[in-house]
Amino acid sequence: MSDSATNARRSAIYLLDQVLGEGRLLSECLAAGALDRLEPEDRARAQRLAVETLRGLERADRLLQKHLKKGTPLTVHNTLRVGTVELCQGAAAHGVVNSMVEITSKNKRYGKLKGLVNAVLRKIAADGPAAWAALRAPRLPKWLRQPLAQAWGNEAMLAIEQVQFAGAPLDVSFKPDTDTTVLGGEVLPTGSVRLRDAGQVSALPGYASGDWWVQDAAAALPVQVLAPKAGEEILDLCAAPGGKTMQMAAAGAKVTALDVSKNRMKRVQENLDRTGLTVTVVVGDALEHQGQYDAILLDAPCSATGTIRRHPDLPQAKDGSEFGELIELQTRMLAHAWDLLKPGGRLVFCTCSLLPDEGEVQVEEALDMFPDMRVDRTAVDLPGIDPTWITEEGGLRLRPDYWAEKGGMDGFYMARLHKET
Ligand SMILES: C[S@@+](CC[C@H](N)C(=O)[O-])C[C@H]1O[C@@H](n2cnc3c(N)ncnc32)[C@H](O)[C@@H]1O
Repeated sequence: MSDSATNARRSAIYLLDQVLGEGRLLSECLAAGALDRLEPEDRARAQRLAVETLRGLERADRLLQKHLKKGTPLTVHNTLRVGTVELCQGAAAHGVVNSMVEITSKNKRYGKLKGLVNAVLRKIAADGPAAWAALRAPRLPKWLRQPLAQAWGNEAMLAIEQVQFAGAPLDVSFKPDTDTTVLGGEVLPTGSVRLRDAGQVSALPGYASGDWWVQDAAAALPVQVLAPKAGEEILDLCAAPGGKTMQMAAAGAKVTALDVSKNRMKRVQENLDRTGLTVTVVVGDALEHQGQYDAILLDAPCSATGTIRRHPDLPQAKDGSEFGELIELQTRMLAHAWDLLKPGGRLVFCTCSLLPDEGEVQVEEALDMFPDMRVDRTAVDLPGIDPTWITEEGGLRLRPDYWAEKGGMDGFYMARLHKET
């Protein structure tokens, strides 16, 4: 019988096979139950190994290239990749090598390659760690790097890749009037609390009592920009998993939280139950929703290219082919949301994207389209915001390399739009 570390490694390899072979996101694999058979500790370990391997993929492949012939089966390559990353991060060689050989030997099709796995990983154990440390931070694939470098410049691109390789600390948002010191951590200039090496989130103080929720510091800003007031009728048009819904409900607003995904909406309800907050939950298509609201948050579906430091699977699983459709959907959602906003009301449009087409350009085009729309540039001038992050049209552009020395932040764009009376 395999030990628990081997089970976790086998599952990590399976996740890589799915991401790199089938173009599936880790979140999709996890939602489909890919790790459900594992004990919680092994599940966390498998997920961590897969994420670390995806983050270091370019480095692992550089070390492996001289040992591998073209045509190495993907799952064997992935076995070597996970092993390489573990070895280069200091794991004990015998444990890693034995596990990977055992996993390969049990593979019905490729069991005969166990000798190759053994030989390559022994070489990596000997000289991999020193070589690893000398390699550059992995670059994004060309299809994504090129438009981002064009938008932000090559120097920024390198800084973004550095932060993405370093991975992300854990940020949380606290409910108002709760003790924000219970977790320790660093209070960021915009009010989020940042933890390093947080461990199991659900075991942290204040989690069970619903005093806080996990939310990247950048993702906490759109609601600050919207500035919800107690008693206002606010529509959260793309709500799941609900971080921004909870911020608005905690401010006392009457929130309608809508999302097209029934499954993701279950997570919103779980989050609301834990935090004791109340909103009206609607499962439905934003484009079909009707009503009139004082304020609207449109956190539109997007490429999520701002979240790669937390989701390194994204650039490996995707190829950008769906971006055009997403951009078109954002345009239609913004136009429909504008109809649902009362005259005198305000709407925050935001996306966790680094592509101007999903941010600055959307707002510029909407301003041309709607004569009663104007941007409120003072709304993004918040405590902790560097004035250079405010864009020409009056939105706020956040990039992963901002606060790099603290661990960066998600890439985000947001703008507050006012509807004239
Ligand atoms: C960026 S996420 C929202 C994150 C959320 N606001 C938060 O802070 O936790 C985008 C969401 O849009 C939802 N979505 C996609 N298409 C939609 C549509 N046509 N109508 C409503 N929701 C949609 C997705 O299910 C996804 O949950």
